Amino acid sequence: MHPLTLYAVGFAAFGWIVYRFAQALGKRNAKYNPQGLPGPTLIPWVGRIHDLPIDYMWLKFYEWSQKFGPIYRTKMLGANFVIISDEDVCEEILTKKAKIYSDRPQIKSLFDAKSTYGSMEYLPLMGRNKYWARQRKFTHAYLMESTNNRYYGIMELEAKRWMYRLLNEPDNFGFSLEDMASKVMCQLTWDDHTVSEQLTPSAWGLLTQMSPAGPITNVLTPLWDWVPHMINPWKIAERKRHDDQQAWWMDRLVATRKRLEKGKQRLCYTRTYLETAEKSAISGDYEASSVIGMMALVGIFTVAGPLYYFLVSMVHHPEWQKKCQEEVDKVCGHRPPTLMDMPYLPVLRACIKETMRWRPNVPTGVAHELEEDDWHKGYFIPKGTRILPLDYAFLHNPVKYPDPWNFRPERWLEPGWPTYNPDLTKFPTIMGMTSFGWGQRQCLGQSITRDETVVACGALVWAFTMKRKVDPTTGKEIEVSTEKSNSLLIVKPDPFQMAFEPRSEERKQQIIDEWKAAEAQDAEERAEFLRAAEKKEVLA
Ligand code: HEM
Repeated sequence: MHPLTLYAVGFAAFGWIVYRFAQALGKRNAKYNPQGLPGPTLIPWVGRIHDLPIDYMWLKFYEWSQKFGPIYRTKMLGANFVIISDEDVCEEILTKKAKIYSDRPQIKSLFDAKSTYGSMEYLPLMGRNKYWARQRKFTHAYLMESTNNRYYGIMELEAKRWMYRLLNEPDNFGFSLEDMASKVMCQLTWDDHTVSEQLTPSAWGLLTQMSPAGPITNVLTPLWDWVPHMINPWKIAERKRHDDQQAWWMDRLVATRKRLEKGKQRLCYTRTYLETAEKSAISGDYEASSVIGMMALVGIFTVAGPLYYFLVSMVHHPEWQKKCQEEVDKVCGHRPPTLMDMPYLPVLRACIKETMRWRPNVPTGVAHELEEDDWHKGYFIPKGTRILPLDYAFLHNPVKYPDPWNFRPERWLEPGWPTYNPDLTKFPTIMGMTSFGWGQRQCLGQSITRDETVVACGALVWAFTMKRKVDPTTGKEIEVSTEKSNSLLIVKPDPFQMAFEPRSEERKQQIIDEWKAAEAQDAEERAEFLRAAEKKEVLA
């Protein structure tokens, strides 16, 4: 036989074997596949990964939703996915049946992300187990306590620091923006803003590790399982990242305890925990350092996303920027806004909410996992299916949001729009947005996000006119992209350039004065606390 014919026969035989194997696998798995739901054509077991891009994955999911409707199924390397792009369907499934739809899928490239084996580390990624239940309660109580106390003035302080930094180093705005969000969390958790530059990379490390666009092992999962641990580069790298992060969280707890023992620790989450540990359901220092560390971490890139996109929307919509400035000037005059001003700033709130609608920063939503077989309107959804609430689709629904692709803050302010609510002292509010997720797993950081974005964006429009930068060589304005971003689970725009122009010489001086006064007051309060502690020490 001619060698070419031999090759062809061999190739055909191999193809046939692969086909029969896949067919058998498909049949064996039939019971474990969603039934009746529409969706793209699937290759057995492999499913549909060949045309699902890692970058901007939500766009492909959205494209499929236009073809297959508000609820469809797909599969990726053996894992079943159901993608929901309609709020009502999501409500029916993830909220009304939250009891069985609130687990999380295991993230491949993190050890025990679900805490199945009791590692107790990452609350948002935990399965619906006892660690999740007690840590959710703990986190909710701590965040609520600070919301009720207006974050002890931390947000206003950090916003003033940020304005001062923008004045002095405008080109470094990306760093100072993230650092502001980081400092707020560091102050709340450890009363120590100086550790923000360690916290932010730590948050970035975890965010990258957990995202499909992170390590390749999150997509090509067999690489994680099949390469022996000793020589598995992904496991070795993750072990180091994990251990460093844990050690750092524990260092923070130990340092806080040392200060507390000397009576020199001001109020913060860690101090509250240490003082009430016996009454707490948290099992001990390891779990406490993790739940508190995680709280600090989760508050950085989540809030940074809307802040970045607020800059983008203000550059692209100077008319709305002007309206915000007029409103803030009228309400606050020569000082930046505080949380007390919130009811009187509907235009600012509308621009923030519209920013979050227009450029959602968790566009794919966070997956839930189904805990037992279920039927939804005649469709069978098997246990273990991952449900993706596609926020990008909810927020671009043309019925709820006419002209969905454009930035239209008036939809929150003017009668005639489906989203208008006349009580403008309360509405618009970002509370309850689909971006914060669903049912039992809904985000615990809604109030802190609402408050931080109002204080920070309010300070921005009070202090600066935000505009495109002019290229000194060409004399032309440098474009700010509205599209380019990374593709992590929590997205942010790709680095860009823009200008922050103080609104007047007088305002420039006010930015400086506001920060200097706030800094001096903070230093004095800290010194006074230490003096009082030392006095007590001498007396004791
Ligand atoms: C724009 C800002 C934010 C967005 C868009 C956002 C979005 C989300 C989403 C989509 C989830 C998952 C919901 C689900 O599974 O259905 C979530 C969970 C969570 N968020 Fe946020 N978040 C934001 C800010 C924050 C902040 C500032 C904090 C705390 C400081 C926070 C703390 C949490 C926690 C602890 C969970 C886990 C809840 C659980 O698994 O039970 N979030 N968030």
